[in-house]
Amino acid sequence: MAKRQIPVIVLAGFLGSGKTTLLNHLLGNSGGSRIGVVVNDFGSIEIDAMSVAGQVDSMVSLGNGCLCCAVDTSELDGFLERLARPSARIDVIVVEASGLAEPQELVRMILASDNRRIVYGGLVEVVDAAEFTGTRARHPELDRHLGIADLVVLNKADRVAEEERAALLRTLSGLAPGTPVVAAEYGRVDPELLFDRRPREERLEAVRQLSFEDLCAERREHEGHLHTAYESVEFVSEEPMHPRRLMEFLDHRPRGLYRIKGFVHFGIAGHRQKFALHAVGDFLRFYPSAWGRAERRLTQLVLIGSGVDASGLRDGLAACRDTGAGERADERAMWGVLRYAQG
Ligand SMILES: Nc1nc2c(ncn2[C@@H]2O[C@H](COP(=O)(O)OP(=O)(O)OP(=O)(O)O)[C@@H](O)[C@H]2O)c(=O)[nH]1
Repeated sequence: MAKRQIPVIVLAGFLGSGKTTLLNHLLGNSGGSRIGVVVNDFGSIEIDAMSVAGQVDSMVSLGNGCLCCAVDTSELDGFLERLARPSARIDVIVVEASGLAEPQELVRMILASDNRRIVYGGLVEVVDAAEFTGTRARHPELDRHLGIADLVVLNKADRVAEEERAALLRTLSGLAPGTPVVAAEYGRVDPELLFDRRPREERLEAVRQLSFEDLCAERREHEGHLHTAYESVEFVSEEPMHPRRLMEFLDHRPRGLYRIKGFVHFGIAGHRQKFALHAVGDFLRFYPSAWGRAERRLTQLVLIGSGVDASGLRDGLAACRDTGAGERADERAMWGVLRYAQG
């Protein structure tokens, strides 16, 4: 009897569009389906992996660098193999791409896998309703990503007015003809929409179209890949951060610094929770939650931007540490942070 194959779904979308949020929604609403996850962080600190850990049946993390540019696909193959082994009892695998990945490359890698237990299950492209128009103007290649998607999620629908949402839905439907486009808030889509999808043959054809030579040339040059224009800066501190200094840093972040994500530790009585920090374009939020029992109180941030001064950013953050020198941070210093806190 032929064994049922496990669909591998690629979850893509530009930096900060809401891929991890959508993935967490799926994990919390899978209706009993067991989901295996592959996460590909752009930076070497695995913020995405840390953001989904604890809720997932089985997860592997491919850190540091864009999976789409791996010349050697054996690492991904190895991970898929692990997740697809019968003892893992996984029903569906989701590969969360980095926000700068080329989904086409990922899809091709999955199609090229000779693992008989898996089958490509489609590409879900997440779009940030508030940022899409600006991002598309800077990166016209996003149109190409939408063109090969099997499901487009217009996320952050809460951040735009109704007319704008309708206009965006029309634009997306034009860019992804024949592909379902759904609006969502916080990635809350019906999991059935993803799990029961089968990629249409003509989209697979569009992905396969490039010849092997094209592919090699493309890889050598990285031409046109989103991530070539971006760099990531990592910052880790054991010392707590000074809230007022950090807010000053964030308020004056350079324009090219599009994305910040990670966790902040403030050493102020009453505010020693773990503050997840997310910046996407002009958007900035802190999300306080409890630290895990064995978790170290650390500040760990990844900053991703284009044309940014990496060492300047690192120095700027280092100067935000509360080392005991200068003005002491007290309760009032938290006010600026709390203005941006949610949940
Ligand atoms: N207002 C609003 N915020 C959202 C929504 N979905 C996600 N966010 C927020 O957007 C930020 C980025 O979300 P993530 O899920 O981390 O985005 P991502 O695509 O995984 O980010 P990268 O992996 O860096 O590309 C977080 O602060 C989320 O809470 C939404 O529908 N509405």
